[in-house]
Amino acid sequence: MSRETAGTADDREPGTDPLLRIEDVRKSYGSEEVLRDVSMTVDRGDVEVLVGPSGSGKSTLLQCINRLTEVDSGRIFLEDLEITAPETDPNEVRGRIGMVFQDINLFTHLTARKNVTLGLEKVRGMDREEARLRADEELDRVGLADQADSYPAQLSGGQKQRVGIARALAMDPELMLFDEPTSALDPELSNEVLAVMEQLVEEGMTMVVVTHEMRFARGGATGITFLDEGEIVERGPPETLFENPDHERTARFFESIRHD
Ligand SMILES: Nc1ncnc2c1ncn2[C@@H]1O[C@H](COP(=O)(O)OP(=O)(O)OP(=O)(O)O)[C@@H](O)[C@H]1O
Repeated sequence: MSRETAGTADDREPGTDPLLRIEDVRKSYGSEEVLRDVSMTVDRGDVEVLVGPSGSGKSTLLQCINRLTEVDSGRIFLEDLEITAPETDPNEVRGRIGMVFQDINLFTHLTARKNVTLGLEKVRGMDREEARLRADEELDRVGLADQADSYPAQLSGGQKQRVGIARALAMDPELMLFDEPTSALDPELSNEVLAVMEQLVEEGMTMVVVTHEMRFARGGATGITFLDEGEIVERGPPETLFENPDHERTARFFESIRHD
């Protein structure tokens, strides 16, 4: 997929249609500084891929965006909602931002459809029938219309992850966060999850994605951010970061993963 099909970002000046703004975020666990002054803006329709060595702070940054972790300082905004403000309800944040994790945390005693309707009924207060219709639409969107009545144990890892994506999409999020959604899957099953993510890119979904799948990053991303030791070392279009990075650290990182 070319960047042209990845949304309208190329036609706009960067920063003209910001959806997510991260300002000077710092986070430590004990004496370990995990995020050091991280600032970035993601425009509507953009697909930002976060890469970096293990422990560089990628997951922590996603967790701060979704208020699963509190920042020590700095601010994060989704449009005009200050995510990091103490008075902001984390449930409002999670209602507007969908998240897909590496661990596929479906309820094992519920069917695929029920896993999707649960949030719609409990959080959105939808009635059963409306939630069911909505869930079936989203399961269809991820190619699982025929598995709505299956239980997680009857599904492959890739199918379970797609139910997780359908569950997040059902809440009609403005932003989707993906934290290594394919790293627990075999290559074949990864591909079916990546295909769904690529379809979301084409639909214009704004996404922040932590992934080791450089094929997705090259094809789907509008921007790549390279984090190392909690700092943004470099950020730019995929072709620049992959082929002609400004920083030696970035070049070394991409070189190292080429030999994985
Ligand atoms: N809840 C926590 N308590 C203590 N330390 C944590 C916690 N979460 C993360 N860390 C530490 O913060 C650092 C950054 O972790 P993080 O998971 O954000 O990195 P990452 O770039 O996503 O790594 P990976 O690619 O291995 O998932 C690591 O040293 C990790 O051990």
